[in-house]
Amino acid sequence: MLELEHISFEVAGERGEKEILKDVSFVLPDNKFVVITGPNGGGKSTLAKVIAGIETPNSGRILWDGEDITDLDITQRARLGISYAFQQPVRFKGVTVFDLIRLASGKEISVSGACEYLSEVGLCAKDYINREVDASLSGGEIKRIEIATIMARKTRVSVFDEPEAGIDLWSFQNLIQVFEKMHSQIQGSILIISHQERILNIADEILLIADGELVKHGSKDEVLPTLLGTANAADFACSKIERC
Ligand SMILES: Nc1ncnc2c1ncn2[C@@H]1O[C@H](COP(=O)(O)OP(=O)(O)OP(=O)(O)O)[C@@H](O)[C@H]1O
Repeated sequence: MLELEHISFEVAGERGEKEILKDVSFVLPDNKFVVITGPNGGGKSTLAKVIAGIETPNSGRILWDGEDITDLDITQRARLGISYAFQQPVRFKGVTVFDLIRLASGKEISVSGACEYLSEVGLCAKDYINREVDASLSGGEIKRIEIATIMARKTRVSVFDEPEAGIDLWSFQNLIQVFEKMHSQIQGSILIISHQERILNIADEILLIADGELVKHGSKDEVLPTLLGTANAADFACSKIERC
């Protein structure tokens, strides 16, 4: 179980300190599918980076099964079982897609085993397995490859920052199925940052972050109707939710 206690994060701005996260506390229970949503610039990615160990909070604690992991970096947290998929995935020149999936799985897997993960994310495996993870891959392709590596990792917490970004509409339904399958098959929690109603729809719980604050947290049935049915929801959602 992952717990965030009174997390605040500040950066130095032109007019003094800028508070990006303000006293955010919540519990991510085991085996839950949780979506963080909210307006642009609200602090969602920063929160995900704090969870992954890319950013260190100025105050507050992060607990992993009750143990304080606030000072652990991304590598140490990955070893504990926290995976993070970037909004803009990193490219690795000289490393093939197969290398990346094999490394992620943490064991010797066959090419056909690695190909299965690629097929899951809608890529024709034979076309990609030997390609380098470099700038020749499109934004959508690299995003799907990164999702495949997180699936191969099978960690206890998988954090995805806007996995739908750069994914075409045709593949989007497939992506939803990938997440539903991950949720049913892996013993772990999935934390997704998303503005997409169809991703919000498959969540167990939704967190609404706005202006650095956790404004709402509850089950999908509690939170989603209020997001979709109020003027506030329209304020934040229409820029990205597909039906708008
Ligand atoms: N290192 C930094 N220095 C200065 N400002 C930052 C830094 N990191 C984040 N910010 C600012 O903090 C705010 C929150 O950014 P963040 O990327 O967490 O928002 P977000 O909710 O993920 O937004 P989006 O939906 O647009 O992806 C933004 O105003 C951003 O410009």
